Amino acid sequence: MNDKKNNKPSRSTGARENPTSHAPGSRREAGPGKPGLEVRMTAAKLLSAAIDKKISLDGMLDLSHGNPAYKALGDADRALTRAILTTALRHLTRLEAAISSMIDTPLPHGAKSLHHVLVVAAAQILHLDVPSHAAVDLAVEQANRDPRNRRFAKLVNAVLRRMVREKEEILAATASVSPVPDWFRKRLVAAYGETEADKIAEAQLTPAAIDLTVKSDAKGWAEKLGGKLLPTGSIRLQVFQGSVTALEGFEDGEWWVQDVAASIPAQLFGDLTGKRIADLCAAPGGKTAQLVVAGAHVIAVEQSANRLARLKENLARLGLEAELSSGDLFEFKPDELLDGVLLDAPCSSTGTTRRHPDVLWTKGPEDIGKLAVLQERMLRHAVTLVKPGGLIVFSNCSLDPLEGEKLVAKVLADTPTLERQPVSPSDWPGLESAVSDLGEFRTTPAMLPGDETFAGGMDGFFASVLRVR
Ligand SMILES: C[S@@+](CC[C@H](N)C(=O)[O-])C[C@H]1O[C@@H](n2cnc3c(N)ncnc32)[C@H](O)[C@@H]1O
Repeated sequence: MNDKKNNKPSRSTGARENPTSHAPGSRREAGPGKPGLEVRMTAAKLLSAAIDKKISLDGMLDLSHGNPAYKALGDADRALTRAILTTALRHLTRLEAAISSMIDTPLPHGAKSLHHVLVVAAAQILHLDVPSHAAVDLAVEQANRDPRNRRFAKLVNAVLRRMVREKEEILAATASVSPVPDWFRKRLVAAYGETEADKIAEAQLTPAAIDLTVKSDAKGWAEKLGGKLLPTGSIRLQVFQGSVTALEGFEDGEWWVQDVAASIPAQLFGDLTGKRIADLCAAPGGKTAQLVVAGAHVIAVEQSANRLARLKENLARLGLEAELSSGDLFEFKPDELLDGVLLDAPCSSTGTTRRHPDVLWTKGPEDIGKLAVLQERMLRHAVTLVKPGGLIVFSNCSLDPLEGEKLVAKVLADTPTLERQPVSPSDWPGLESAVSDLGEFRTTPAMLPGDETFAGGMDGFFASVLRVR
């Protein structure tokens, strides 16, 4: 168990999430045809791939290149599979604590598939708006069908039925377990202190709100869409069922989806009218779009051909133009030095766990170290591309100082041609606490409180503005 102190669960912790307005197989008894079994089997299989093989959920759930069993499901079944998986991963430490508290003898070492069957069922029983009896019956059926697990079918039945009966007590009893893995909590505590670390960990239990960045007239669009205008000029939507692509303004390219924290780095350049800016890690292009709208001539550099194609589509929908440069940023050499570079570097993404709860299970401390080395090389290369007086904005969506504050401090320490241009907290009313003493942005999912109508929180992001002397 992963006990932590003095931390109450957020109001969302025990909330039931409605995975889909229609969840086939979840509404009926598991009869002879076993409706819904395919969904649970796929969920257990993909959970195993994420936890045991460290395969990213986004990749597996991709409709073009993703997992074949997942792709073969119908729309509603895919939605339910996704909901089960994200819920299981988000609440994993507490689900595991709940399961082990109900088993006298620990499961045999190596009984991984049984573990995944139990976690998939527990996620439904404790957190999803699907009938619990179907979750139990289908888990028992899964155990019975697997020769490795058949002898545990009775145990599965007993544990899960008890979980249904004692749901509220179990939720209360496991609320003191940290919702993040030990390795990550240790790093959070080292960086933010115990109290803040636990607030951040707790915040990752709440699915992220949908934020939009608009081309213009943020106030007008907030009113039209019934959204809330945030301190950055982003619009936060109320929780809704359905697709954002059906909302007013999408087809006309008036806005794009971008977490409020992700909208900050591109704004840190100040006036960009007529400036030549390279966006070195550009796809899918949320920040490229911001830079273009701000009046810059943007060169969008991206090494992944698929992701560059997505960026192109996104810009086309928005009616925006940028120069596209396909390839490795280390090979990118502009004809003349640039006015600025945005380096939104690839990172561990630990600030995005509200939308990507697999990150904490597919990545580990060793990834953070490796990514920090790559980011440092990228930043040093960026310095060579910018003219004296020009700016580099270095950003990423990691919560780890090794990929943010420490990295920038290290590069500044041995690059005399580079200086920090501090951000002034007074320029960011409502987000003052996100600006550090050194004038760097450090947002966390525990920031930006919500209210009755709008969810709170924002992605964890780091952003620093550097001037080339
Ligand atoms: C964090 S994402 C960028 C998100 C983007 N800035 C946005 O706001 O939409 C990082 C991107 O960097 C790209 N990338 C990684 N290494 C690269 C390299 N060496 N050269 C160019 N692009 C790279 C990845 O393919 C990925 O699309």
